[in-house]
Amino acid sequence: MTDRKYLKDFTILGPGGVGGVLAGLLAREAPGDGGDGGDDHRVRVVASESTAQRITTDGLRVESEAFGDFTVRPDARAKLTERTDVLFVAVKGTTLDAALERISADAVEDALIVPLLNGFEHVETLRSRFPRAHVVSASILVSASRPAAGRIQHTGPVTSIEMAGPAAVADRLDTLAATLRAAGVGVDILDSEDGVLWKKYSFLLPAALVCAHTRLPIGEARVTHRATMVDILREARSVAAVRGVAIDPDEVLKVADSRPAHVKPSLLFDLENGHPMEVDALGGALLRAARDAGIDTPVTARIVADLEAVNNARTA
Ligand SMILES: NC(=O)C1=CN([C@@H]2O[C@H](COP(=O)(O)OP(=O)(O)OC[C@H]3O[C@@H](n4cnc5c(N)ncnc54)[C@H](OP(=O)(O)O)[C@@H]3O)[C@@H](O)[C@H]2O)C=CC1
Ligand SMILES: CC(C)(CO)C(=O)C(=O)O
Repeated sequence: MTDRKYLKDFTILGPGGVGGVLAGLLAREAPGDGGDGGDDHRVRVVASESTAQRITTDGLRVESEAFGDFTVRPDARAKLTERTDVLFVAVKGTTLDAALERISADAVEDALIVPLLNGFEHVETLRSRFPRAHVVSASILVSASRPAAGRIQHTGPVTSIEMAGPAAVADRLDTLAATLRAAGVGVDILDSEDGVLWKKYSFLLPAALVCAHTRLPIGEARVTHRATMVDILREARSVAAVRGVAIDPDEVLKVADSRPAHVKPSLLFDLENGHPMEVDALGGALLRAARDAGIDTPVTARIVADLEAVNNARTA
């Protein structure tokens, strides 16, 4: 088996808001803007045919308040068939299954897979699909969007990742963290995989559902619809408890209160821009886990139904 302790080859599936910032920062540190490897690391993106073509022709442009504006030229392609050391998965939950068709199981044999999606069900999806890879749990705090293929806007000062994985890949996670930090990304490695996922999810679920439902940014939603956010948070806490994850609502509300007032969760951003919303990966996932545990989640269920109706009306 290849020694992947020294990680050299990075692939980002989905160079959109999140994946584009990450690919841009990593490629900026690589020789030839990510294209040629050498003694250092190599960065490639896997995207739809048209996006891969666009990035090949024009490069990947990142416009960032924190890192400045820059263009990199990572290898861009529509399929991954050669082996990689790390695969970041940065597509939306709505397109995960289709996007994974682009990744050959042999290419990620013994690789680290780091999914950056919001939600939690995708970790199991990836583990069943790629049993010979090491899928870790991760979450990213960033605010980014993709106004056009290959053009990424990054707002605000923060880009940080929390990760946790099995002991067998602890060294590799440390090596990955060092590479990411060198590229400008904050990294914390935590002890618990569920802890990483639910720390982000317990904040994001109430914030995203309430902001999208009311069409308000977080600053207004957390004041005018605080009771609904707290109801959803309590429902999420009950489900998390069954999985052995403790959520402290006061701590989560502190996180929600600390986010800049203008922040719009990507669910609201997608609603406003006519894109499919990740309602199922966020709210639907809680309803499924609650049903399995025999827990009532009426407030989440009502808001998920309303938002799914919007999603369905768009695709009808
Ligand atoms: N945006 C944010 O600030 C944050 C988002 N997140 C989470 O990160 C995840 C990604 O979100 P975000 O970056 O906003 O999403 P975007 O829509 O900006 O980017 C998704 C990318 O996936 C690509 N894609 C879609 N379908 C396929 C496919 N079939 N094959 C290959 N590539 C595909 C898109 O390609 P194309 O360019 O061709 O359309 C796009 O580049 C979500 O789960 C989100 O909740 C987490 C924290 C913050
Ligand atoms: C709220 C935000 C922007 C924080 O990173 C986020 O994670 C999302 O909307 O997906």
